[in-house]
Amino acid sequence: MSHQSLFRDTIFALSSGGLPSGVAVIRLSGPQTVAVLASMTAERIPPPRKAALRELVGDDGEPLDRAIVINFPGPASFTGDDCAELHVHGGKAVVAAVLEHLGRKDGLRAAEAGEFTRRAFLNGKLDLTSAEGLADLVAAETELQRRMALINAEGGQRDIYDGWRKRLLHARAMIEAELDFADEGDVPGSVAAEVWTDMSAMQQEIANHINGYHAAEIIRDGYRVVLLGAPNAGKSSLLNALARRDVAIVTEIAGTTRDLVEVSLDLDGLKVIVTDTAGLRDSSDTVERIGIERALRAAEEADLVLKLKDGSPDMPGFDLADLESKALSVGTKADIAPHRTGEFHHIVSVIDGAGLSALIEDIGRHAKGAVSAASGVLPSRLRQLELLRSCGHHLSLAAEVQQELELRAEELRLAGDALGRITGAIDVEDLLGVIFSEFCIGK
Ligand SMILES: Nc1nc2c(c(=O)[nH]1)N(C=O)[C@@H](CNc1ccc(C(=O)N[C@@H](CCC(=O)O)C(=O)O)cc1)CN2
Ligand SMILES: Nc1nc2c(ncn2[C@@H]2O[C@H](COP(=O)(O)OP(=O)(O)OP(=O)(O)O)[C@@H](O)[C@H]2O)c(=O)[nH]1
Repeated sequence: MSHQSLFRDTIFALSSGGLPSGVAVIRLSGPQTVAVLASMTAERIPPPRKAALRELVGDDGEPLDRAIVINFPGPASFTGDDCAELHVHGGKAVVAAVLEHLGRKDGLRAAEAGEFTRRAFLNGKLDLTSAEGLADLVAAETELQRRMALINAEGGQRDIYDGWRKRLLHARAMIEAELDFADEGDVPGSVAAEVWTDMSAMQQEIANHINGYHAAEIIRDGYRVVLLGAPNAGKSSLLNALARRDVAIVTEIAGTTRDLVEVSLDLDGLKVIVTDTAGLRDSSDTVERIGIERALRAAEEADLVLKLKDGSPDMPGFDLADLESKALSVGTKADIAPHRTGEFHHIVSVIDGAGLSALIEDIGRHAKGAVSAASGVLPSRLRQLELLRSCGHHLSLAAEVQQELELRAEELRLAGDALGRITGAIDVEDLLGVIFSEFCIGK
């Protein structure tokens, strides 16, 4: 082996998805990889990084499958350790037989969730934000999620945070120099003054970057739309029409929906979550009252509220004034209710489909509007946001402690450490369990 592995165990996992499938990819990483390949391929091991067809055999020489085999000797591999891939026929029994065979070998064990990527991180193959980007890329369901995740997986965030860290290091070096000059009674203050100009520019850049978090949250977790209205206003019917399937129960009985019912839509590449809620009314029923509280809380947290109303009189007793700035009024049951145009933003019927596509378009427009202000690389996780805030906080402290250069330098160091924690350049051992556990097995 041309390099030393940090890890004694050789790990393996099915890295492709559900079975059966046309082809299934089993990945291995660790010091035993080459020995395993030698024992399983009757013929010679394929040359590095070249796919080759090989018969795979068990210990008794019995064939397991005919497979495409790739050998990736470390360090030029995904994890940085010796790796291999077995592309076998994607049958359940085929995969089971190969995994069972691997599991019986000394020094081999099934990989934990995210363990390949964790090893890649610990071997310095990628930074923490790239690893998080990879997790998001594998989880991505919509076009915008895919784009954001790919940028981060390729080091978009890392480049920005490393850039800021370099500027902080430079600033500290300048301050050290100024302190040394001060000892000699000769203070070229103008040199260090440039530092503070740059630091305050950077503070602004970080503040702008932080402002993009909300947009990233919407892209990642979805734009939240909540349907509100009196019982029987037609909320569940509208939800089903938007989802194009029967998700929520629809009856003519007022008070049918008790809990929140969510559907996820893909509007133009953006994930939109629409939530059906319990109808708002004075109720003595405990379950219904809890449902109504949940409805109001969901509306408070929503990005957009659709207030539904059929032809019946106004719902009493609920002050929705606080929601007004993010609400659209929707007149429902247009086929039977004589709504006046001008009274509502939208008038719809789920019976004849009137107004539905205009409503969907408008929801899409609002969702796009919520993310369009943000562009470029965004902070995509709470973990990152908190460390960015900490960085900004120390920068502003550095600006405040006017005369005392040592204190200012110390605040700049703390600001840089916060950035280093985002990329994993420093002190993150305690975070790794949380970060990598959200990965799939085999990643
Ligand atoms: N079959 C297969 N497809 C795959 C992956 C994989 O591991 N196997 N990937 C897994 O995520 C993604 C591709 N990402 C990869 C990233 C790095 C390396 C790798 O071997 N890197 C080495 C050598 C680079 C080179 O020769 O250019 C290195 O970084 O040193 C492989 C795949 C998507 N498709
Ligand atoms: N004619 C007509 N009837 C509708 C329309 N939308 C809903 N309805 C009917 O109105 C009744 C109530 O509809 P739901 O969708 O269950 O109303 P809801 O607001 O979810 O009611 P709760 O769960 O009680 O809060 C049902 O009988 C539906 O068939 C519509 O566009 N046109």
